[in-house]
Amino acid sequence: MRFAQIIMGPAGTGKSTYCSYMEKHAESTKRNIRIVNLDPAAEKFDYQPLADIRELIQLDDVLNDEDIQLGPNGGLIWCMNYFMEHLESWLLPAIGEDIDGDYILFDCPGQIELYTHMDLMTRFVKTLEDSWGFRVLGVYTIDAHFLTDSSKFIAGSLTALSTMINLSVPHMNILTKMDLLSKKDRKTIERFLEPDAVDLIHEEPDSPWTSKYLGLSSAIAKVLDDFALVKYFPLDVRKDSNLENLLLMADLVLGVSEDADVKVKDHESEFDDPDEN
Ligand SMILES: Nc1nc2c(ncn2[C@@H]2O[C@H](COP(=O)(O)OP(=O)(O)OP(=O)(O)O)[C@@H](O)[C@H]2O)c(=O)[nH]1
Ligand SMILES: [Mg+2]
Repeated sequence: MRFAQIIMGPAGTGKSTYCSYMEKHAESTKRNIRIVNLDPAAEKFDYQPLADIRELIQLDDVLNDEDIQLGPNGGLIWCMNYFMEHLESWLLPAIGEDIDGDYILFDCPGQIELYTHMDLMTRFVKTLEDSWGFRVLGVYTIDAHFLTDSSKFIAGSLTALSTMINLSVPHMNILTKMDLLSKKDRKTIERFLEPDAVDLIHEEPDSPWTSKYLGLSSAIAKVLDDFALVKYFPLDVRKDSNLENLLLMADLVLGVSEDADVKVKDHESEFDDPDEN
């Protein structure tokens, strides 16, 4: 059995940073976790990839091709389709076959349409699971700055939920850049970690907009509550204990070690002191 995390999320939310800190953390704990860059537009990242999609196709190749005639977003989708056509011929040889216990993070591009409604990533995950013997976890990153009020929380959560449903594999949402938040903002965010969305909607300050759409917002919030699946794991990449807890949760979901002794600290103690390491 092999294991994979598919690292998805909007542009600039910290996908590649997560991968590089995870690589370092794994090294320091003598775990073998490798990273595959799947972003054909990546300029730089801070890890040593096991495979790099740019060796197969680069966004610039497509943008400079007079026959293709696409802009950056269409060009990226073109690259990802090209990648899908070369899974067996390029990716599989690059990552190797039948490596038991192997653990790979796939660092994906930040184009949200790849996850929310296109079937490209779904097909990729299916190949990993059905043909290559992987167990797959979807990891969705959201910038913690984005989650500081209820409407943003609802918007971010709907995208996370849509990604989760589209991919149909076990899923974790990670709140990135926790180290950049003030102590006060950390406290604010705690109420969003295991949220009651309907309550949150009713706490919104009154405005003509919120009262006009209260019914609609409450119905959407109820969908989130009913699914009860949109939860967030706050991540401060500077803290090894935080990375360790995240990895333990991922291990548990993936069944990496069925008897893993998971000790996850509660969020409060972990985020009380921003300078503690
Ligand atoms: N302080 C801090 N900065 C972060 C963190 N994660 C990401 N950043 C910064 O945010 C910027 C974007 O991070 P990336 O890791 O490149 O984000 P990405 O999601 O891979 O971006 P795209 O691949 O372009 O979609 C970089 O300047 C990072 O240094 C974090 O946890 N803390
Ligand atoms: Mg990136």
